[in-house]
Amino acid sequence: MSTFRTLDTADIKGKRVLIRVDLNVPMKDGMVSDDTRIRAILPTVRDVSKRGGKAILLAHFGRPKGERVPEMSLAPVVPALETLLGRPVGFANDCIGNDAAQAIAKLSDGDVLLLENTRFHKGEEKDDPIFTSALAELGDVYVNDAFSAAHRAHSSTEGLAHQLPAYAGRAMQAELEALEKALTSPQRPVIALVGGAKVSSKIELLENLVTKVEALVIGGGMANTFLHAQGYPVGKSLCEKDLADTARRIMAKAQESNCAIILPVDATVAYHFQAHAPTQTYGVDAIPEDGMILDVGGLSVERINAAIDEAATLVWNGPLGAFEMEPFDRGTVEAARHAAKRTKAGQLLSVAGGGDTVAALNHAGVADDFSYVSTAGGAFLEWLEGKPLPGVEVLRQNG
Ligand SMILES: Nc1ncnc2c1ncn2[C@@H]1O[C@H](COP(=O)(O)OP(=O)(O)O)[C@@H](O)[C@H]1O
Ligand SMILES: O=C(OP(=O)(O)O)[C@H](O)COP(=O)(O)O
Repeated sequence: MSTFRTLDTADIKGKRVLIRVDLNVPMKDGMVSDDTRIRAILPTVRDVSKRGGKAILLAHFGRPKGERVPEMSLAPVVPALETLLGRPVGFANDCIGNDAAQAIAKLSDGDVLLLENTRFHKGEEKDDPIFTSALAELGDVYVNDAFSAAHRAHSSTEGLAHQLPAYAGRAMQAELEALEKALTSPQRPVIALVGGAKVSSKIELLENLVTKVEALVIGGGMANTFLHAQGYPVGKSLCEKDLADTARRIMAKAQESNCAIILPVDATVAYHFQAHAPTQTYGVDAIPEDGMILDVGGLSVERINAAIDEAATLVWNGPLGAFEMEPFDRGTVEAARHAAKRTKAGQLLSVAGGGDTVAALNHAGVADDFSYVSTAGGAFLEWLEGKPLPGVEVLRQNG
């Protein structure tokens, strides 16, 4: 980490410190349902506050695409932040302009303020210099503590580092150090498990990943696109059919690279996207037209666990099913517990990451049994591919 400017060298006292954090946390009924990402940023926020800085938190929530979507406000995160931090946290209704400037003007040294979702502005995701300047006006120092958003070259994750003195926060530093230690030269065979719902933003990186691992298990919503690409029916399941060619290209690349692709052979299907909906298990060649694949089936879990048994190192991003709703948590919970058992027995090094993946491991009660749990999903996979992460590269001293 010596190549990064860290918080240790930052001039904090009396300064307005813009801290980019990741508060894209799982929510249920308007409340934070997994606070791992909030816990991760506490050391940085406390450090800034204790050293007499004004801690001004910048974050995104969801993908509002530049619109002010009320359901994607960060306001509901404030109570969880206050409880974990053990002090009041102010909130401004916008991340730039008068609302933000006035809230910041009222801060005393050591206070903490959260600004509204940066993605309510179109400039954020475009890394627009004008939007970046509007953010930069609000601060004297910039700290990036959002490793899990560092694969995005956005104003608040990358642009600001060009306009203000920039530093890596404690969580950013810890994540990079831990991943380097665990995975720079992993013991082989390496198996990757990729699931979840962010198909379009993660599918491309699988093409590179299959050249780095001996086996790739594909589950969750991601698997449906691959099943469709192989000609299987997927009914009303989450599936990005326009990515079928990409899926086929990845499977061909995997074959060339001697990477085994393990897809579900059966699935738990429901007709309503809700907890305790009646379910039936089907082979993947017999998914009904009006059914939705919401979890991998029992045979698939057996195959996944057998593949984990063959591995020395496991990397995992993305739940294998819609784990937030019972019984669609079964595949994820069983595979997670199996990986945890092997890790505890010293037979596996297991690294998992992603906002929902961490929530799923917590739900399975095994997050502490994994070798390392990262807050990052997509960023973790891109780091694993060896891709430079814009939010990290811009912090390099000589970069
Ligand atoms: N078969 C499926 N159908 C619909 N949603 C799914 C399915 N499998 C997994 N998911 C959803 O994927 C989401 C997590 O995906 P993603 O954001 O990619 O993971 P992470 O946050 O860990 O990187 C969860 O909300 C889960 O319900
Ligand atoms: O939740 C996140 O990533 P993840 O789902 O890959 O863990 C980050 O907040 C990045 O969000 P994005 O994928 O909408 O840019």
